Amino acid sequence: MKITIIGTGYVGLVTGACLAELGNDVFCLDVDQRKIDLLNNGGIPIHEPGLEEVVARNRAAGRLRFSTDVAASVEHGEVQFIAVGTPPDEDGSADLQYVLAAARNIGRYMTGFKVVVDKSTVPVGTGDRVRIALQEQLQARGVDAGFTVVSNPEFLKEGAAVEDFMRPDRIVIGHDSTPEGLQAAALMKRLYAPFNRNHERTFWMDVRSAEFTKYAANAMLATRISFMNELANLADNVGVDIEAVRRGIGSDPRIGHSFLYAGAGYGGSCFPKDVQALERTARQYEQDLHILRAVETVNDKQKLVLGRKLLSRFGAYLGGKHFAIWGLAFKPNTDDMREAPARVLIRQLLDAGATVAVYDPVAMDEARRVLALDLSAAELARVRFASSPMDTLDGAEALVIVTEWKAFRSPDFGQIKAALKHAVVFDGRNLFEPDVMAELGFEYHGIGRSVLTRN
Ligand SMILES: NC(=O)c1ccc[n+]([C@@H]2O[C@H](COP(=O)([O-])OP(=O)(O)OC[C@H]3O[C@@H](n4cnc5c(N)ncnc54)[C@H](O)[C@@H]3O)[C@@H](O)[C@H]2O)c1
Ligand SMILES: O=c1ccn([C@@H]2O[C@H](COP(=O)(O)OP(=O)(O)O[C@H]3O[C@H](CO)[C@@H](O)[C@H](O)[C@H]3O)[C@@H](O)[C@H]2O)c(=O)[nH]1
Repeated sequence: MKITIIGTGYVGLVTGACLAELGNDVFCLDVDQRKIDLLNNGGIPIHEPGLEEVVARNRAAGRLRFSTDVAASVEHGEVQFIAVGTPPDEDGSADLQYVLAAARNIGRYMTGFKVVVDKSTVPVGTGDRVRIALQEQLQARGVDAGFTVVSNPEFLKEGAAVEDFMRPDRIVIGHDSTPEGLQAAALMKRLYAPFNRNHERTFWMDVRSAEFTKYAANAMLATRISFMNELANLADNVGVDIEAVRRGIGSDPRIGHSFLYAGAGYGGSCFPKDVQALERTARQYEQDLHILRAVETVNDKQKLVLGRKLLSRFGAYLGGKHFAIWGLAFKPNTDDMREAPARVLIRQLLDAGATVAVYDPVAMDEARRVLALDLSAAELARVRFASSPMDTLDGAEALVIVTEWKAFRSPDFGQIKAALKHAVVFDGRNLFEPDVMAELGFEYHGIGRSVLTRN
């Protein structure tokens, strides 16, 4: 099938590469010339396990192309996926300017029937707005070409994007029941057949319900995390181990084990913005989503918890004190630092007068970029970008872990102890067991695990 993907970011690039892997002829469009040049030179703009190989293989086979040529991209695909960003607007609602620009571009150049698939995360009603934006262009050109708008939200996770796309636990498709809508549904069925031959994982619905399903999923997952984070903070006060509680409740199949990990707060490009956007949608209908408002507030506070623990241990003024930070990306296996809790922690420590040495297995370049935006030159001068986890430790008052990279799970504790000024570990992801850390002679501060120390 001839497919065009508009927007070659996390979702667009993964969708394009994976659909090409199944034999489709894929044209990826982006407005970012540098990104397209990089891809055409064999580079990959993001860190995503397994992606480089899939892209290289399919480029070499001639099934995957990258370009900034809008006219050629519209001409190419009978299916046009819109996978551009939908960042938060100033009021928290989803900014649809890129989605609507993509729709207008299709209307500006199309000559025959197109299935326009919205893969970006967009508020209920966006399908109608895409249809109108596209229709206006066709009318202005006096062209009578058929099209239909389908909603096919994406549920992949960063760091596991290729795996999630190739083995989806669900495929949600929203379409209307016009002849064009039914024709599009048949096409989508064919496109996704390799993922689930009997379509047992495909959920068919109307466009608005599909749009809403995406927000409902992210809102539910974010709610679980904030719920556990709030309980973890109480656990700290009452001397309870939240990890034991997590295992205890997760074994109930009605609750399940996933997304119950207390930590440094959720980050990334999706949960923070999607929770906000859903709240904003509700407000447009004069409805208050009380639970989601609390989810957001709890998360904003949770990002401060690690820093607060440090301040309460070492004092409100940290001038002359140095700290080691492991993990900068918002989660492991990605270099994405959008809404990363590490950014909040670094700001807190610098505001209190400290210096920091930071390390992340893949996000160092991205950290240099975003911290240069977050911090003044004088503040940035108090951040040292280390070359390895151990390189952060010399003379530090404590080690602070913010992201649960696998490489941090079994470190050489003897070396850590020898390099640190004090044997103190703040573990924002509960990687270690408090009693083991105590036996090793560390003062250990987890999230919701009470303080255990033999020092
Ligand atoms: N990142 C994720 O894990 C994830 C997962 C599921 C859904 N989503 C949703 O998918 C959408 C895309 O997210 P992302 O993380 O891939 O974004 P991204 O910022 O990584 O990529 C978006 C790309 O679109 C390009 N673009 C913008 N306007 C364009 C236009 N008119 N024509 C062509 N290209 C254009 C940008 O240059 C950029 O490369 C968002 O709505 C997001 O909420 C993201
Ligand atoms: O038990 C948990 C699970 C996750 N997190 C944090 O939650 C954030 C989001 O993690 P994750 O969901 O794994 O990553 P994303 O790539 O943001 O993926 C989410 O957002 C995507 C974009 O909408 C959706 O497609 C995915 O289904 C959804 O999981 C990260 O900061 C994690 O550290 C926790 O704190 N505790």
